[in-house]
Amino acid sequence: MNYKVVEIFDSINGEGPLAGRLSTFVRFASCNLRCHYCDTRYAYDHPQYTLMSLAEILTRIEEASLDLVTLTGGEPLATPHVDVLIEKLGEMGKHVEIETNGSIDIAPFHRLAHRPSFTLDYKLPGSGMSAFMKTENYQYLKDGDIVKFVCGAKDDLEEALRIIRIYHLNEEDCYFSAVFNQLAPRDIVDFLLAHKLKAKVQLQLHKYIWDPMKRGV
Ligand SMILES: C[S@@+](CC[C@H](N)C(=O)[O-])C[C@H]1O[C@@H](n2cnc3c(N)ncnc32)[C@H](O)[C@@H]1O
Ligand SMILES: Nc1nc2[nH]cc(C(=O)O)c2c(=O)[nH]1
Ligand code: SF4
Ligand SMILES: [Mg+2]
Repeated sequence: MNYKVVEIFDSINGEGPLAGRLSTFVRFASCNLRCHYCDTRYAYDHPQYTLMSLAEILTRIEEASLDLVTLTGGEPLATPHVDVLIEKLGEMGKHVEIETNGSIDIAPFHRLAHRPSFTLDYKLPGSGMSAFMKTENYQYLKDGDIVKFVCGAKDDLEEALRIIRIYHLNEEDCYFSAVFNQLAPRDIVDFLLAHKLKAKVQLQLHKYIWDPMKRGV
């Protein structure tokens, strides 16, 4: 059982409910979507990856001695045997967090003995990928999971609000992020104020700490 791993690195989590916390990141190759704004094309566009066994990944994570592990990509839930890795990490006492694009059924992962937490994207019109969203996933959301809306323009903000309303999403578990260098974070704040929304603004911390193009941070 081998996994296509583009990079493994230790950093602070720049996004999501655990932003600011140290985590070991595992970035898998390949993605089933092609978001217009994607900042991680190197994970699926002629990707350079290492084939790693389960044992090799676990050893690398164990060596880091961090309690949090973030599985990302590419699309981690499209990675063969990722469920096996999630269970093993759970057995090791790790908190596993999944960054997923919203197009993959999370039910099989929700039912694992060691259920991970999910940052579930809803891909807005600016991404070009809205048609692939599986909104059935919302029935499986639990405490600690969030829905993330990456907004590239004011139309995206309006659409995010519409989605929150029609699927009765808990506002406090919804994060609004800006497509980096495209939508001003201030516009998100103004939007939240205008609608008195309890959603949270989310900036990608690592892009402020390091060069925004830098990989492996
Ligand atoms: C690179 S994706 C990998 C995980 C998964 N494929 C997904 O889309 O959730 C990780 C996160 O980065 C976000 N992201 C990608 N490009 C971005 C950009 N240019 N600005 C802000 N966020 C971005 C995605 O929306 C997603 O929430
Ligand atoms: N520091 C850091 N935090 C992150 N949180 C989610 C990331 C991702 O690319 O999925 C990411 C990333 O690439 N770097
Ligand atoms: S789903 Fe995630 S990795 Fe795939 S293209 Fe969109 S942002 Fe990039
Ligand atoms: Mg990233």
